[in-house]
Amino acid sequence: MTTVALIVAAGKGERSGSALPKQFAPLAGRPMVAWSHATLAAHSAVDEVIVVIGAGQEAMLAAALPGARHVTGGARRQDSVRAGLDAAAGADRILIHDAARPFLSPAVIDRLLAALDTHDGAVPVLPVPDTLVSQDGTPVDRAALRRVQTPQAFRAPALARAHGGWQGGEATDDAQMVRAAGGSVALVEGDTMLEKVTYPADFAAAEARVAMETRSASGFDVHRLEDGEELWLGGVRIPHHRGLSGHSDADVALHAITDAVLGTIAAGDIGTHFPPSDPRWRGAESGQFLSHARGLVEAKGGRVTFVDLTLMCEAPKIGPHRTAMQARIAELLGLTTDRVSVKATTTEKLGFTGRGEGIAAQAVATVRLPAA
Ligand SMILES: Nc1ccn([C@@H]2O[C@H](COP(=O)(O)OP(=O)(O)OP(=O)(O)O)[C@@H](O)[C@H]2O)c(=O)n1
Ligand SMILES: C[C@](O)(CO)[C@H](O)COP(=O)(O)O
Repeated sequence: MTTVALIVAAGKGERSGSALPKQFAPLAGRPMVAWSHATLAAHSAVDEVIVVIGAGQEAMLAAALPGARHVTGGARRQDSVRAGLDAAAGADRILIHDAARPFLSPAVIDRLLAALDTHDGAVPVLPVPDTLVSQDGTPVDRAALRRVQTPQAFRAPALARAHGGWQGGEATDDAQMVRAAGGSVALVEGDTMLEKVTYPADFAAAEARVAMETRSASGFDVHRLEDGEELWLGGVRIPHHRGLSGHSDADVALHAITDAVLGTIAAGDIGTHFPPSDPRWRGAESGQFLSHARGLVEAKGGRVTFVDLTLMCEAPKIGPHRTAMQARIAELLGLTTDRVSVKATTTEKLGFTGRGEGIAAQAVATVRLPAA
């Protein structure tokens, strides 16, 4: 029994007001179409996923889902489904899903496929919670109505017959075509997570449905103070008679923050990404290390929300430079300055920092990430 999932993603998303067609727009940091693609591709009963895109949307799909199998759709949703069906020839069961419904659960797929044991098709539905009236204000019995979602599951021969023999005009879903061709379609329990993203406000509502987790991690670094070096701390050049030495600009503060940010996603440390053996990083401005770490968090749909830095040194005094450091770190992380804490302490003349041999920095970074 071969089961192919079609994701129809060939629309223009005109009602969404999104700059990109909505199916490729980021939702919690991930292109919308990638959310349901991941669920379908991971489902044990689904053998293949084919994405139906619009002509000219190839580059957007490649960026969203590198290597995903795709075909080109048509002007109407049913034309896009038809193109997908041609590509899925030979399948026994077909699932048809809107890319515009990102949050698909495996449980819905299970319910739909189970219903195909006894029916030609199956659709997920939800009751209507609001009072309904017609245009003239006449009440409509909501108890008799259901809202229809996707995916919709079909026995492939029944679906092919329905599309082939369809005489009607625009069909808003495939189940109505199968019913018109005499097929039986089961209604299974839908899912409020499956709401379609159609209008601008739906993006915010969808983002709010993504479960987020908060993570914190620490970073620590030390560099030696030497004559003849510039002193960079927190991305700010500080006038001092000595500076920190290292392979890069030796900004111990940005290095500690970078390690803290990398720690929140268990992505190793600064040396993993920028090895001291690599000549490209000789004298490098450390802001780029922090920007890279921020980018890795954002690629996972997360964002850095707070940073707390403590510098340990006898001199220079950090107080006069605190505001400038806060501003630069905030800029690098895309934060407001009230989300960047810069503190300093001496070590009471004890140890290497107390003797002025070096500066140590310790940082804690907090991020918000979509929960796995
Ligand atoms: N010619 C079309 C039209 C729509 N769709 C897909 O069908 C799903 C449901 O359509 P809808 O939400 O109406 O999307 P759009 O047609 O893109 O939206 P709009 O009408 O606002 O342009 C979406 O995943 C959309 O990409 C499609 O594959 N081919
Ligand atoms: C298929 C569908 O998602 C079922 O509710 C819906 O009809 C498609 O939306 P459209 O706006 O009519 O394309």
